[in-house]
Amino acid sequence: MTSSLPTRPGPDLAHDPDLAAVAPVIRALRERAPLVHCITATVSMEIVANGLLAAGARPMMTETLAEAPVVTTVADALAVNLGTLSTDAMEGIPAVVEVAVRDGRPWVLDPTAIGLAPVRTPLARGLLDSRPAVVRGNASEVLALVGSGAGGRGADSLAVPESAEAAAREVVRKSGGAVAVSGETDLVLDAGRRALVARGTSQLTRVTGTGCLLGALTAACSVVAEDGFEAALAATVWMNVAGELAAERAAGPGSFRMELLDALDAVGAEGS
Ligand SMILES: Nc1ncnc2c1ncn2[C@@H]1O[C@H](COP(=O)(O)OP(=O)(O)O)[C@@H](O)[C@H]1O
Ligand SMILES: Cc1ncsc1CCOP(=O)(O)O
Repeated sequence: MTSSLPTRPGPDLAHDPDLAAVAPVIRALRERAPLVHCITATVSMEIVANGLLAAGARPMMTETLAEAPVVTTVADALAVNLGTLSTDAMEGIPAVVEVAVRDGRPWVLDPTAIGLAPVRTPLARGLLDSRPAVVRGNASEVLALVGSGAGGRGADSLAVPESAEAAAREVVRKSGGAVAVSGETDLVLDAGRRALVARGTSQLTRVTGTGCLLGALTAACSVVAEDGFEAALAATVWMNVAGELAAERAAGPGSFRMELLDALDAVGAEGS
């Protein structure tokens, strides 16, 4: 993909220790530009698509039951977000996931706003059997996934990642993959590893869809990372460092949203 716009300088991959640890994944993603099929909330489609493009991946969205499984056959990874859950998506998601599993493509589950919602909650729990490479959610969502608590306040968490570690471990046991619990300090773990990422900015919670974008970026990273844990850690660090840079440059939530896209591009960009 070519761009005539200059990249504004951002943090160097070598000089920030958190970025340095995930630099190979960031570089490999930009080299590969993976195509990510995203089934995501209508409210977040735009930021997810533009965020993936800014990072160096390529997005593809579908909503239609009859088309979604076909699109998955040509994608490098699948991101499933239950955010606004259309009737088509409700029926189509299991079929789309089945195609990803059949074709050996990594897929990421983002169980947005599960808890009380009567369709998405059992759907998300059932999808753990299809072995997502990563489950990414906020703490309330991860707790609800294993039946602890009634979820958050809409799409927002009422809990902190630290309180969801036991639940995350249970999800790891059920899914066989990694789990990334987002919040002020993100928790990423799988059966053998655990990382805390105390980066980012609360401004990320003032713009809708940043969690959805993190899930989609995790799916993109999972194409080039060794495994789900590496992918989740790389995406989490990338997103949070970009958030910090955007917060330095923004005047409020509107410009933060715009700066976040520039910052996803700027993090570790060639020559920065
Ligand atoms: N208080 C905070 N301080 C720093 N970063 C945060 C904070 N809250 C959320 N984030 C970051 O914002 C992004 C979205 O996370 P979150 O808001 O928890 O997701 P969701 O939108 O699914 O609830 C993540 O990268 C997370 O690390
Ligand atoms: C507002 C809203 N309602 C249903 S999904 C959604 C977006 C949630 O996005 P995020 O949790 O990533 O901010």
